[in-house]
Amino acid sequence: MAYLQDSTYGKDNVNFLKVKKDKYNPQKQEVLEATVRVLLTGNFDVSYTKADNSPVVPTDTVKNTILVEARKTDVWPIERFAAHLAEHFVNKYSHVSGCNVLITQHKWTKYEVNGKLHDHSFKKDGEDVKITELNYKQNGDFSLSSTLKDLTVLKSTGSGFVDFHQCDYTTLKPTSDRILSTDIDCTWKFDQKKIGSIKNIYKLADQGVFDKTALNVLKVTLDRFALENSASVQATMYNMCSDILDISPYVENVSYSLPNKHYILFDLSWKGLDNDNVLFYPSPNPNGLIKCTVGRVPKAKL
Ligand SMILES: O=c1[nH]c(=O)c2[nH]c(=O)[nH]c2[nH]1
Repeated sequence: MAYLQDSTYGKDNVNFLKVKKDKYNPQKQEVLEATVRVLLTGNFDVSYTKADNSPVVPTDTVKNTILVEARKTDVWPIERFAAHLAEHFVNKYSHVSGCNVLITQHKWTKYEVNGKLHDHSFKKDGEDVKITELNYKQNGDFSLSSTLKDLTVLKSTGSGFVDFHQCDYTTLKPTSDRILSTDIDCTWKFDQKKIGSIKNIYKLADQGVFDKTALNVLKVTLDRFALENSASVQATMYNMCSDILDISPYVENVSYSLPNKHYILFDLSWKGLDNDNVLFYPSPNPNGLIKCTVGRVPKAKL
């Protein structure tokens, strides 16, 4: 006999763009373009097992809610809007016991005209996105993490890979000067104990904690990538995590997942030419994939 082990449902890919007008100069604006997913858990078993739709809040209603609430409430930063949506669904429907909210913020950056940032014109200056994911339960438990994703970086020197394990399957030559390139995918998990209740997410949003943490992650990632003479993707990503933890008190742990996008030195010796580390060919497949999560060493009890 079969039984329902697990289930969740909701709406994915709900897109909106919200404009924020300056109180004193409505021509001066900010925009937030987002893609939202909301998944509900709760007392919905009969909809799967008995074809009984009576408890089902239609996914169309979920979509409407996301858009209506985006109009009615502050959506900056996305961690605040995630908390608002999660509370809404869990508080409004007594049979909803949990809500998972995933919001992706797309990049729009103001640009300069006549030496000054224009009030309401933006350019897409990269494919990188900021993502937040909140899991909220009726009993008040939550987990909150945010992500910087799809920021592609490359350095043309200042990276090597030597002294690695050798065996009869090894062909890779050690190098102290190579191209290093990756698509940054970094997730920082907030410490629920430090945040306290979900209500404090609004307070921390007002204090700028979420924006500041995202800026810390971006700055550390770009600075470390540029400034460190990288011994390996592993060593550099660990140092990035450690720097982020040092300056981000509300963060419990940091994870990176980084493809090593290989650029192979082209052997020109057969043509009687030296290469001098200037001519590489991109070799997108296969790629290395290196992941780690770095947390804080627990403080010793006295
Ligand atoms: O930084 C690196 N880490 C590896 O684990 C690895 N493996 C490899 O072939 N090249 C690299 N580079």
